[in-house]
Amino acid sequence: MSRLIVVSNRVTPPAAKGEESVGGLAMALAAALREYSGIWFGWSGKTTPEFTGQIQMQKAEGVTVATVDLEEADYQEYYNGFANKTLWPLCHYRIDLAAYDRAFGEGYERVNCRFAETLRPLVEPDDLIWVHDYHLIPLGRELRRLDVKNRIGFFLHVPWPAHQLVATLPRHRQLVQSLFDYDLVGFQTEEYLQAFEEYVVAEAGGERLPGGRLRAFGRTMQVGAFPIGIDAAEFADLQRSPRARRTHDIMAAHTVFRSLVVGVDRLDYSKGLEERFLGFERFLADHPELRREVLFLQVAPVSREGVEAYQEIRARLDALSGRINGEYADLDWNPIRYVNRNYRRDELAGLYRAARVGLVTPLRDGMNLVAKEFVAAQNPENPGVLILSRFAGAANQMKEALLINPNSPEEISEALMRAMAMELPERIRRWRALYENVSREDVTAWRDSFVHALEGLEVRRTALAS
Ligand SMILES: O=P(O)(O)OC[C@H]1O[C@H](O[C@H]2O[C@H](CO)[C@@H](O)[C@H](O)[C@H]2O)[C@H](O)[C@@H](O)[C@@H]1O
Ligand SMILES: O=c1ccn([C@@H]2O[C@H](COP(=O)(O)OP(=O)(O)O)[C@@H](O)[C@H]2O)c(=O)[nH]1
Repeated sequence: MSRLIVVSNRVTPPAAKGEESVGGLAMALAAALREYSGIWFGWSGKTTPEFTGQIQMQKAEGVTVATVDLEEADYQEYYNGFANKTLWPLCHYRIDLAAYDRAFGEGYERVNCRFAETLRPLVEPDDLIWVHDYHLIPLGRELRRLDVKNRIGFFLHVPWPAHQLVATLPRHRQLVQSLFDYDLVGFQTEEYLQAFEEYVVAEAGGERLPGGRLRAFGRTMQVGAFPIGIDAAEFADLQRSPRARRTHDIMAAHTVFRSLVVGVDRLDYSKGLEERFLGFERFLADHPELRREVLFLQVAPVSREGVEAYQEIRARLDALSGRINGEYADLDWNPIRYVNRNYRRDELAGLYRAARVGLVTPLRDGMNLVAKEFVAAQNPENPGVLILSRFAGAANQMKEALLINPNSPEEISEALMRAMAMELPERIRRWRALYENVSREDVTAWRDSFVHALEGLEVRRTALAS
């Protein structure tokens, strides 16, 4: 078996089960890598006054993690800048928030070049290289420039947006062209894959070829949809951990004679938190008789605090939760418990299990692993109900959830009412179908389908001299 080199911006050294911190990509890669020999390469999360290119190697839970520091300008222009002020809003249909600053584009190219140069000496001739996400689109091109002839795959964790949105990006053709230096490019859903193909055909005069291949810019590559999953078995195990029991019991004690509605998201404008709060407010207004019978717990650890749009959404949510609580709270009850802390996964497992309803309503989301974790954590004999945005990638696999339009407070309110009133047999029927899918299409299936597809491709270029 070939060695696997995984490259992502965010690298979280694998911790003991349950301890990892926030972010779906790092969760999934840590789980995927536990069974593979290889290296996980990326940014250390630290900055230094100047870029040194020095690699820090660490072995944790059987995975070798290699990280580099970035310099402050890289952090501002590449991570806060092009990745999170330009590409992230664009991929999440928020071109009103997208900044097109030339310095960001230069920082992005510079960091991709630095990543390639730092990684190059670690690459051995038979390694498979798997690059992740929008931070690193040009990395494949930079590795090819350094004569890396290995098979290289790329997986996009966020949505690929409609052609007309992509076209708002200056130098969009160059960015897409750089994807054609990969051998395999994967998306979360068929919808994103189709949007990519449409762009390539319309904008680059490309051509769809049989067998899931795409030709443009004088090159041919393989494309496909590979929906990411979770380690469902691990989540079931976490249920039995002392921390899961403790958080479960705390919430159960706070919701005696009440139903717990739970939301868990990074504090990000793409997650639809304002709309969710307004939907919950609508529910309180529509059903005065049920007001004191629900508690809505929203866990929202702060994220990307160096980006103004994230500071602004945080301020708006502080005001909105305060206003709703001020209006509806009583001496012994307030409707929303809004927490900006980051919880461990074993603690989240206990929270999910204590909930009658999981409220997952992003406006756009590549996949959304929280929806899957919520399902995996339920009690099979008395499962809660998942309310899920139709605009989360997860909605394609999770049809038995209550699918809603997250922009509509009425739909959120109606779905909450339906979830509260749902009888046990219907809850069990829906949950079984959801759980069957979450455990079948899990993180191992995702990793294996991508890696096997990459392995199965011919090495088109002559092998490296060893
Ligand atoms: O690394 P951060 O800037 O702190 O952000 C955390 C991650 O957010 C995004 O996650 C995406 O990947 C998930 C797993 O595939 C998916 O379920 C979710 O819908 C996506 O939003 C981002 O794409 C990652 O690169 C970040 O690490
Ligand atoms: O306090 C928290 C909140 C979230 N998460 C984890 O962060 C991930 C979020 O992934 P998702 O795909 O839902 O969205 P992303 O944040 O990657 O956009 C999930 O695995 C959550 O369990 C966590 O560990 N602690």
